[in-house]
Amino acid sequence: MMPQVLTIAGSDSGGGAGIQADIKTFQELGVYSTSVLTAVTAQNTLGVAAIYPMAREAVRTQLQAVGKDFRLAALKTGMLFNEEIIEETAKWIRHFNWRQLVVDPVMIAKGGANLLRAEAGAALKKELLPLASVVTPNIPEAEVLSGIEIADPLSRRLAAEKILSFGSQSVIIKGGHGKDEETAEDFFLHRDGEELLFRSPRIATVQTHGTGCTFSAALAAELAKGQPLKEAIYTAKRFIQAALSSELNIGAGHGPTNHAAYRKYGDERREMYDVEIQ
Ligand SMILES: Nc1ncnc2c1ncn2[C@@H]1O[C@H](COP(=O)(O)OP(=O)(O)O)[C@@H](O)[C@H]1O
Ligand SMILES: Cc1ncc(COP(=O)(O)O)c(N)n1
Repeated sequence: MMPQVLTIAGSDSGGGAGIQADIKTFQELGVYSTSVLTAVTAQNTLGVAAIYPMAREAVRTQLQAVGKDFRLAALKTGMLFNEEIIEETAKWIRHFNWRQLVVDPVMIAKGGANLLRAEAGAALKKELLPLASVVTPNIPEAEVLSGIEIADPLSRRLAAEKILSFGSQSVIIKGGHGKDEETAEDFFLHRDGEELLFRSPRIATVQTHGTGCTFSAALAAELAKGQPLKEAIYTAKRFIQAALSSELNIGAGHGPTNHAAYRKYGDERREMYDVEIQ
């Protein structure tokens, strides 16, 4: 049977991030996608025009509907927006005993819009991170969660340790916002002390809308297929590398990545998408 996965996230009318990125990624990687909508955004590649959060009850009944019928092998969260949506999400993840949770702590869209209310950060740490197999902040999100400014590998490690103290099994601080012009480097730290770097050549493109959503969805898909965490991260990094490498040139701003590229070109461009693990 096809592994079943769930994304709990916001809708991006522009189709490059959020629920839409997640479902495309799940489909490409061969898992069955269910989805719980937390908010509707009016958004395109230029920015977010409006946000309409779902009522608590709407989130609850979607989670119940999924939980009563599907057997989830993994799940991810994206944009959760406010405290009540976070509380409801955590409650039903515990209720259904869902495992292999990837938490992408989405906070700010590329254009600057707030996708998580500032006061909801505490609920994210308290309610959701203790349930997570892995949490995947980008550098600004890792700084907010940890309260540590990330300037070099040492401060990045300290920030990762601080984030682990909130209870997740592991953390990946993604390097898309890093200063290195040559490489995009993702730092992984597990509670058991294992630490790894996943490094790939940095692609010079502005078409980066939804990279984080796509990465965390690929990670959840691979976990659902039974891949160990390290292999799942490796594939997710290759998936986003492929998606960034073959530009779609859609929209006038930060365009979407190409979710079809990994499946289409994965084998013939194996070297191009290769990711170094250190
Ligand atoms: N220009 C780029 N070239 C190669 N990889 C990138 C680039 N930008 C982001 N990535 C990768 O995409 C994933 C998402 O990273 P990041 O952009 O930091 O997250 P977010 O979209 O949440 O801000 C990471 O695996 C990161 O290394
Ligand atoms: C609905 C929604 N969710 C998440 C993001 C973040 O996107 P990114 O992956 O580029 O950080 C977004 N722009 N819109």
